[in-house]
Amino acid sequence: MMMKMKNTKKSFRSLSETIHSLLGFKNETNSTWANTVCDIIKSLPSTADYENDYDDSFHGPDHDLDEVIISNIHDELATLNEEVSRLNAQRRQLLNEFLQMKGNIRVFCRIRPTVNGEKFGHQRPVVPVDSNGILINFAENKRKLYNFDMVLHPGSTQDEVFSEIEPVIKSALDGYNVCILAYGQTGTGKTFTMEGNPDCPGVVPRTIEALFKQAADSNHKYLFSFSMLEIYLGQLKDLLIPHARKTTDPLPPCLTIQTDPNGGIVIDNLVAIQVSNFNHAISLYRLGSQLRSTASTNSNKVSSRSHCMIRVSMTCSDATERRKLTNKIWMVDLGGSERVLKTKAWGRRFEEGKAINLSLSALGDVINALQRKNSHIPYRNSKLTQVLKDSLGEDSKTLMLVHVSPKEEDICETVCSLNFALRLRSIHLGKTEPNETRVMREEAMTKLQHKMQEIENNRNTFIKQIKKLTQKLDSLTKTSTHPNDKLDDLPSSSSLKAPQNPSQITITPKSSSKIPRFMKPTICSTRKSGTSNQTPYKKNIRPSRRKQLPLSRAESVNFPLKNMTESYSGSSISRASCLVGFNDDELDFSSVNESETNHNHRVVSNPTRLKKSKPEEQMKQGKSRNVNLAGKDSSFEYNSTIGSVASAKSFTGVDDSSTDCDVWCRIMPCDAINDTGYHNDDENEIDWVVISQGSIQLEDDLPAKCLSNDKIVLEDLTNHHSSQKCGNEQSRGLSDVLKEQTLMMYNIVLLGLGFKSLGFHNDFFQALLN
Ligand SMILES: Nc1ncnc2c1ncn2[C@@H]1O[C@H](COP(=O)(O)OP(=O)(O)OP(=O)(O)O)[C@@H](O)[C@H]1O
Repeated sequence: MMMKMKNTKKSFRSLSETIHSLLGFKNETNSTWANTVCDIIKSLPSTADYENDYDDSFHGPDHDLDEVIISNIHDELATLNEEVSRLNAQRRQLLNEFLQMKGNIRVFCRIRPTVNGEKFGHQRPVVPVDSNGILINFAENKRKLYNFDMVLHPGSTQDEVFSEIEPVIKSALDGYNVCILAYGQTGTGKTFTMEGNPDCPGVVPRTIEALFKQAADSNHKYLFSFSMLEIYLGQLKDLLIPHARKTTDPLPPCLTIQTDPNGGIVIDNLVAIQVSNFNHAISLYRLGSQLRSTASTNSNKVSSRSHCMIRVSMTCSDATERRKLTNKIWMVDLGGSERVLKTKAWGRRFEEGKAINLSLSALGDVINALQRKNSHIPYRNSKLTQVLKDSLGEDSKTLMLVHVSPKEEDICETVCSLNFALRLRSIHLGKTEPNETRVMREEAMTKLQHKMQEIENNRNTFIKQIKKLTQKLDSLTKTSTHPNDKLDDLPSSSSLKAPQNPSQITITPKSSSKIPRFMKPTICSTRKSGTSNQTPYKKNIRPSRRKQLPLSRAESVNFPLKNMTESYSGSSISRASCLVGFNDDELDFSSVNESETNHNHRVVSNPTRLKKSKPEEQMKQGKSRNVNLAGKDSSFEYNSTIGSVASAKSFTGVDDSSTDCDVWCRIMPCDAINDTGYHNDDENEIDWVVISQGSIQLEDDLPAKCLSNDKIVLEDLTNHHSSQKCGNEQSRGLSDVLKEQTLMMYNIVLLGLGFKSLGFHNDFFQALLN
């Protein structure tokens, strides 16, 4: 029947060619008739159209229907995505207006409740008046009212604090640099506000959670990285790598503050770990908190003796409307301001208090200069202001939480803190804001808030529809077409992709592991031929049978890195800059964004989980390993998540300028570490890391030698020498060398014979040697 239809259509189309043969067949079939009929036929749809129609009907109604549905879904998705992008832009604009009205710099004041049976004093010295005002009673008849964007009374909860902070998190996702500072006298609750406790989590965990949640709800894909440092006695210290405990321990690399060509601040050598979810980030935060400098003082049992700074950087390359491609949010728990005479601090505590006060005073000066719109802003007067340079002021959002004590005896410090905060607040509002202006501003802000809410609701509805349609499309096409998928094309995201199997780590072989080791190309030949790019493969991690390590702790391995290009390939770590992907089950390296380039070297470390877990579990999940590195002149021990790697100039006992530093290095399962964290050499089962010129090799039961290090590549050698034990590492190394030498000699002889057969004689070889 179909065939018949097709034939009918064909003969019908060919009628125009044969029509003239009918002329004279009947009286009315004259040339005018023939021309008219031809014209009618020509005006009909083309043959191709017919054939398409025919083909469609031939493939059956179901197929046809699916095609139509899929194409409709695609159209709908495109429209919805456009709509979401439009709403995003609108919301972003409104939020920006809202925050402009609120002030790019906002100041909240939080009054600490009385704790541990404290008394106020004679009269209540600090009284919250309303949501904006705080009254200070100096004496019977002497009072002063301070106004802030928000006053959080002593009974305020962490929820209330965070609800005020939430809008700036949206700004961070919109590409603005954000800075949240907790300021105040020592013991007034800064750490409580920022960190909180397990029952009442503070700003840091809530902000990180909100960042991940809001990023997931958006129709963009973000890459987050986490860093944590402290400024102790005027020096920057990375909190994600261990501090040296003994004088022989290698010093962590020096953190230096640089400005990139766009005026952004870059901290050289600061560990930046890519985090893919809240749990990753929070485990790093806990880890960093453990390394903070704290001490007991007269004012506070656990007093922070430094400024603790948490940085979450985010990159989103598919949202062109974002302010910056990469931006950051700083959360800073400032050291407590203190009157050294009052706290009776001496020695080290005195030095710490002095350093804190100096940098806080520098922060005050910067704020003053910003307020006065001075041409010179004294950022360089302290490390704190240098680090925050691009996150304070006009094009960023700053939130200061000033903390005050409820006690009468602290009234001087309270007034100092409030005056300091007022200076900050007046940057955006001017000294006094008339009441009517304030009311009008607040009304406008409420309207904006309603509009934003409306947009948010519409946006959420569209996003739900997109998700539904995507699922439908998936079931129809069996492929994922979620809008976020297109973001996997990002260079950075693709290189940070997680392996599927938790028990595997992505490592890159330097050459085929099937050929004997002595036949592998040497480092030099690899470099010369430029064949150092490797293809990734996976290595199963053998579950450990040893005793459990009591508590994992983070340390880093430092490898001196030679000067090298900033290019990055596969899983090699460029000295210039790199990030480490830190997932539950993987190790992955990636090049970092442009703003982080031009560094001498970077440090990479994968700190371990803090919670105790069975070693078998850890190994199964590929989570934890311990590394023991022994340098020529000294050794240090490393205990960290699988694949933790770091680069540093200061590797103990190794001359960084030498190309042949002699470093033996090995990785072993974490439970081979005894309670003191040191490696037990008698153990038979040891996983080794081989670091040879520019490469690391990861394998079971294989001794290792580190020669040089301009690139580090993880390499599997599971198939080789698996029966070797740690005791024969020297002899094995020797046999390798002998094999290589023999092969080389053999090649030279062959070459010589070849030359000879070509007619070159002794005089040629003599000339060559001369
Ligand atoms: N809002 C609050 N609710 C309950 N307890 C609080 C609150 N604020 C502070 N505290 C308690 O007060 C004590 C001191 O707080 P915290 O250590 O956070 O002060 P700090 O300002 O960080 O001090 P420092 O500058 O010396 O580090 C802690 O025991 C803390 O639990």
